[in-house]
Amino acid sequence: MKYSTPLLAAFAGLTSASPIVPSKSTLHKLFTRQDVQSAINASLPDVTIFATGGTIASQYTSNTQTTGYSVGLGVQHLVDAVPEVLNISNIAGYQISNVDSGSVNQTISLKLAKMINEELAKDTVSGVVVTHGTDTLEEAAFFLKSTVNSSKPVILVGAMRPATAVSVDGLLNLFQAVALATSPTGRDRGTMIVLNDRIGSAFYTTKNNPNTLDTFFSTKAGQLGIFINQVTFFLYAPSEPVGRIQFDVSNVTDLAQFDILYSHQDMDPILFNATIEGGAEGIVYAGVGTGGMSRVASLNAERVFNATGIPIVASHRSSDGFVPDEGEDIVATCTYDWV
Ligand SMILES: NC(=O)C[C@H](N)C(=O)O
Repeated sequence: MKYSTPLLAAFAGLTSASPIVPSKSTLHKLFTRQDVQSAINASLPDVTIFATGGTIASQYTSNTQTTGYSVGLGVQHLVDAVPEVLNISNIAGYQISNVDSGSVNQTISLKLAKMINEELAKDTVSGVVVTHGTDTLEEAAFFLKSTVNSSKPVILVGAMRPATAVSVDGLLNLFQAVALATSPTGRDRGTMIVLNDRIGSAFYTTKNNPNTLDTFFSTKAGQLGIFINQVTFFLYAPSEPVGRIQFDVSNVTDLAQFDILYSHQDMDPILFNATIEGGAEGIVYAGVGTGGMSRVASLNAERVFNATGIPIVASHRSSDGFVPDEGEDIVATCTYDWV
C-alpha cells in the first residue's frame, strides 16, 4: 500500500504490540474547573485544555525578542492570561508536558490521544484544546485526527511569539481555540488547527514559515474557516478528508519507529542501511518529484528492502502534491528519477 504524505505513511507503522500503558499517575493535573471558578456555571460548556509546551508557553526577558526564549509557563498561567475564556466555558487543565514541540515523543502523543478520547466521552465536555509548539503541531494534529474517535472538536493551538512579546499572538489564539471548542459549529469536524484567526484542517495544514505569524495554511485544501469578531465562520460544511484512516489506540502502548529520509541530488545510498541499523521498522523517503531518488540510492533501497523486508514508502519532499499509486510494492514500482 502507498501513501501520499510522510505522515500518512508513518501511520502505517501504528502497532498494537507491547503492553506498557503510560501511567495516569505520571500526569500532573494542574487545576480543575472548581479551582478556576468558585461556582461552575452550569449553563456554560466544559472545555479541557491539555498543555504540552511550545512558544505559547514561553517567555523571555525582552518583550521585543521573538527567538531564543524558553518554554516553561504552565497551563494555569495560560488560562490566567486570558481569563475571558471563563466567560464562555468552564475550564479544566492538564499539563501533559512542557517542552518545545520537537521534543514531543510517542509517550506524550499516546497519552494525549487516550486522555482526549476519555475526556470527550464525558457528556458535559463540549470539546478539548491542546496547546502545542508550532514546529511539530501539524504532526500532533494529524496523529489526533487519526486516533481520536469523537464528533466533538479537538483544537490544536500554538503561538509564533512568546507570551512576553509585544503583540503576543498566543492569547487570542487560545481564546479562539476555546471558542471553537464550545461552538456547535465545531461538531463533526474532529481535530482542527487554530492560529492567526484561521481554522485549518488537521489533515492538510502545515507550518510553512518558521518566522512569521501567517505560517499555517494548506495550499491544497485552503482554510476550513475563520473567526469574525471571535465567532467561528466556517467556509465549508463538515466533511472527512478522502483517505483518512481511523486508528484505535486505546490498547496501543508502543508506536513503530518509522524514520523519514530526505532525498536530494547525490543522496548517499548508505542512509537506508544506517536508518535500519538505527532501529527503523519502516522508512518513508521524501522523494524528489513524485517520490524519486537517484539511481544509486534506489538500487540500494531495493537491495535493503529485499534483504530486510522493511517497508520503504515513497512520499515527496515538495510541500504539496501526491505520489502516484502504482498499486504494488513500493520499491519495485515507484517512479524513479534516473540520473
Ligand atoms: N512557535 C513555536 O511554538 C516554536 C517552538 N520552538 C516549538 O515548540 O515548536
